[in-house]
Amino acid sequence: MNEAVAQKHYLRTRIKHERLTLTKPFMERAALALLGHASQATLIEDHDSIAFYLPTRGEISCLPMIEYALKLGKKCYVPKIYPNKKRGMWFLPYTGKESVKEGAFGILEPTAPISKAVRPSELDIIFMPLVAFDPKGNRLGMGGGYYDTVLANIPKHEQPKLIGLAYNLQQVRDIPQEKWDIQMDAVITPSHYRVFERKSKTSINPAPNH
Ligand SMILES: Nc1nc2c(c(=O)[nH]1)N(C=O)[C@@H](CNc1ccc(C(=O)N[C@@H](CCC(=O)O)C(=O)O)cc1)CN2
Ligand SMILES: Nc1ncnc2c1ncn2[C@@H]1O[C@H](COP(=O)(O)OP(=O)(O)OP(=O)(O)O)[C@@H](O)[C@H]1O
Repeated sequence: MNEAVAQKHYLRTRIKHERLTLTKPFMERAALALLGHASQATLIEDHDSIAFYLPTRGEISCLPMIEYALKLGKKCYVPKIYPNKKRGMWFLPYTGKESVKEGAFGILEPTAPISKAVRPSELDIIFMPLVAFDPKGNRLGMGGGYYDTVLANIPKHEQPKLIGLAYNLQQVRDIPQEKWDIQMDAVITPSHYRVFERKSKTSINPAPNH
């Protein structure tokens, strides 16, 4: 295991564990605080096609945000991962609790047919789950490489806005980066909406060196 991989593994284990110690009332207040920051920054109001996720394993919930987006008539999508071992996922419509059922890894996934999947480049904004983030906007996910893979396939000029959602305890000093890791545009925590300095998008799909 190289050093970056070992460090990521350590951070993932530590933070996933810490997140599971949060109480239900704390988690519910935190989810409402996210909605407050998102709406103050008009992140839902200003976009039409919006990707969310359905929380698992102590992740901060974006359900209040989804409910709000649905009320505003926004097109909402959540991930469904490819059933084979290949890294990859679709974003399928979420229209309410009755539109999903438990899928891979015990995560709720839409029951809509794959033909209803949105092209990722048509998404205006993606609210991303994460395990840890750092002050540069680097993201550490669950380790499947799903978001990195989807985003690597979107042309640079069509990249949706990428906003991570996290508890404050998920901020760490530094996340070691591997060449495919994507940087986020901003993170919302219960205490802040934090926009990161302009990233160099070339890091998503580095041009060949010749
Ligand atoms: N809520 C939510 N939905 C999501 C993601 C996410 O991070 N959060 N994903 C973002 O990519 C995808 C699912 N990715 C996942 C990747 C790994 C594990 C997981 O539990 N892994 C095991 C260890 C590996 C294994 O069992 O093979 C574990 O953590 O115990 C779960 C989901 C799509 N949907
Ligand atoms: N664009 C890519 N090209 C090649 N391999 C990739 C790419 N993206 C991810 N991977 C592979 O996926 C594995 C997991 O990546 P990483 O640890 O960055 O996942 P993650 O961002 O934490 O997970 P997720 O996005 O699913 O939440 C890596 O070890 C790597 O092998």
